[in-house]
Amino acid sequence: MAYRRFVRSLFSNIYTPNQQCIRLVSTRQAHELASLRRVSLLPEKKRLGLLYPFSSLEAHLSRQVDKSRFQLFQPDLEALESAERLFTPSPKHQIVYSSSAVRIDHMPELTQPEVCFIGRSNVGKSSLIRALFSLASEVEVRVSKTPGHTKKLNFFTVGKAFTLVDMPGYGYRAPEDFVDMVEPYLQERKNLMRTFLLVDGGAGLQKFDLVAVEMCEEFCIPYVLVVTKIDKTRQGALLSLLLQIHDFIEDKTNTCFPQPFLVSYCQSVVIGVIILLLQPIICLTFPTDAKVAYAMLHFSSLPFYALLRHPPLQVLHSTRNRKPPAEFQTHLRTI
Ligand SMILES: Nc1nc2c(ncn2[C@@H]2O[C@H](COP(=O)(O)OP(=O)(O)OP(=O)(O)O)[C@@H](O)[C@H]2O)c(=O)[nH]1
Ligand SMILES: [Mg+2]
Repeated sequence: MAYRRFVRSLFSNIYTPNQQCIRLVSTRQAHELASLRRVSLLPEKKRLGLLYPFSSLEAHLSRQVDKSRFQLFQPDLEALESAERLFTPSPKHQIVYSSSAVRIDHMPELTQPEVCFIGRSNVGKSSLIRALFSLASEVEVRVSKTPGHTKKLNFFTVGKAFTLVDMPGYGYRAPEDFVDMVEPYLQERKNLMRTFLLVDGGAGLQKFDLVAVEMCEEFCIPYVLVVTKIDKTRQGALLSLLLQIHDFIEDKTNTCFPQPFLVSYCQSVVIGVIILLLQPIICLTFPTDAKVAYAMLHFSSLPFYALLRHPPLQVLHSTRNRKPPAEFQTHLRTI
């Protein structure tokens, strides 16, 4: 494909081995509001602000905008807590770093579903995974303010439920072999159930992101756009970015989930939103329509303005064109 050559030209020679040493900022510090229990103790206004930050965006919406396009989802604390349990380690549910790989034939052969995080270097992939592991403080996920820090695919197992994969970033200081590493993974990894494509809230969709979108589309991967660093982005700018992304998803994509997600590593909402987002991976692997409908409802119960035009099941058909291997279904029934 012509665009593949374009990708190679974008990614080649971006990183050279002689570059200066990357300073690690790897000290493990869980945010004080990482756990929902702590959040639930806050005064109501603060608690709601943390759990449902997107409701405040409404104030920035022009009167001319048709609000019927938006839906505000407010999952209750119970739903968020059940999601949080997935990321709470215990002797029977261990959350650990498992391995790293640079080539597809070095990657661990895992049967559990996999979720990966891709995006430009420095967009906040590792930070997001670190935030997800806030309650598993022994898991070290390295982040750095220097772009291009993550050089390999890093696999983290979350009990028997699924594996999270932190990817190297594309764009500035991307590893030289980025395409050879990431493209076969996205194309061939059979247990890859969902891909999160992170976009910097301050920068918006960049040309590299469009290439990544194109790759996901070509490989028919169900993916979700996640806007990061929202704490650094003015609310008005964020809202216009959301509207732009909403239109982009609708006009230019087929396998992208129609609602972008907003996250910041320093808000507990990361935990609520993303964990809840991961839960349907388990539900969705059940084959029956009823389960599928339930999963989509669950999927939709998220604390943000879902820029959603399609009814859930229609969304499902357009995004779920990948069936999990049969062995997952047996395994997942027991979770
Ligand atoms: N303010 C703010 N900074 C963030 C957020 N997420 C990440 N950062 C910062 O952005 C920088 C890059 O974060 P990483 O998580 O290492 O980014 P990455 O996408 O893994 O980068 P590569 O490994 O180079 O591809 C770090 O300095 C983080 O502290 C966020 O939500 N808000
Ligand atoms: Mg990283």
